[in-house]
Amino acid sequence: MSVTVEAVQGALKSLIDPNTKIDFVTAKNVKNLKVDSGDVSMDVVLGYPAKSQFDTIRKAIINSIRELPGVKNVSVNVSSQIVAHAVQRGVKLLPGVKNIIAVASGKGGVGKSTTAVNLALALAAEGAQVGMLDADIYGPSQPMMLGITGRPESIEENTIEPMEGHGLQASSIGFLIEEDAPMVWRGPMVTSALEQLLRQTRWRDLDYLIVDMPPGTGDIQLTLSQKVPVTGSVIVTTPQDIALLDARKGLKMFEKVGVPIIGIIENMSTYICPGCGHEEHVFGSGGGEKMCKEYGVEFLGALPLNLSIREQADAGRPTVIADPEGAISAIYKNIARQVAIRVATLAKDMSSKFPNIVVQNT
Ligand SMILES: Nc1ncnc2c1ncn2[C@@H]1O[C@H](COP(=O)(O)OP(=O)(O)OP(=O)(O)O)[C@@H](O)[C@H]1O
Repeated sequence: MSVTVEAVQGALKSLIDPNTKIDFVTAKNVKNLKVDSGDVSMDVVLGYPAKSQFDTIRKAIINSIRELPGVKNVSVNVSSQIVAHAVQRGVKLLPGVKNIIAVASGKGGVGKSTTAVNLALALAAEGAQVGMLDADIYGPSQPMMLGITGRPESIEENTIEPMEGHGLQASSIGFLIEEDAPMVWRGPMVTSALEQLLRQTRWRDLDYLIVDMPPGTGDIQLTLSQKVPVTGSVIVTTPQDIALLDARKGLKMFEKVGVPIIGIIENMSTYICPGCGHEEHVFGSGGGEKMCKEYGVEFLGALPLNLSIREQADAGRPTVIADPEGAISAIYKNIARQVAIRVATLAKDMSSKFPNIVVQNT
């Protein structure tokens, strides 16, 4: 007796993707399934980047199909395809950018920029095309952390080319405003300068554009979160930040403008003694998780306060690049995977599927 398509689908249905926690059939990952006198072949297309896991997933599928009676050869090709997801009503997607993820914080200095760059690099390490827009007016630090120097090129009038660092495309508010420009002047011009930077950078085929937002929840941040086509937001906090309610303001801001909150990251959560390795919850433990439960949002993970995170970022080689196999990189990569998986479950962008309707008065 040779195997049937239904039998293969049945086996795939009982195989749970450890990342999404749903089976590959329900997740609509299986394409081109062919069953021909005992030979089975298929493509498995994941909605999130997972280059490091392709082989494990492929083997798990092959092993489960091989157990079916009548199966001879099994060929499984695993890949990722990231699609564009819906953004706020009335805001248009950017050309060359599928998904924008805003990384925000309730106040400055919580490690938002450092977390954003490591997340971007972790997504890129898994095979995604990733860009970084440095919108942090108070201290544009992405060029430094990505080891980028110089000015962007302008090949076409009114546009700039993204600069490149560690495989990321990057553009920074630092290219537009002088470092010593007074804050009063920065405030009013900032949203228009940022929009310009976002729209006039010629992003090339990005799966994700990470926006390192200005810290805080004032007018600039609110206007930005209304005008930038954001797929979802990630909020970086510290335990003190949670205690001071700053992080909660960040949550409310995105809720107000209809941007889904992907989750919260607690930074500088614990201190690990470099001498003995003892981990200390200097500012108390569990605050981030508790807040997430209270507000019904995802707790994405916690990073320790660690000297190497700062040193590596300052040296232009953030942790995910400087120590890709280390324990801290594993935390960033795990968080990045969760972000990508959450994005993959959000509503898809359908605007490109509809024709433009023009009403003519004849
Ligand atoms: N987990 C960490 N352990 C140790 N140092 C960290 C950690 N995260 C960030 N830092 C350091 O803390 C400082 C502030 O971080 P960062 O610039 O990323 O914060 P930010 O929230 O973006 O600040 P701002 O919004 O004011 O620009 C930097 O020197 C950075 O290297």
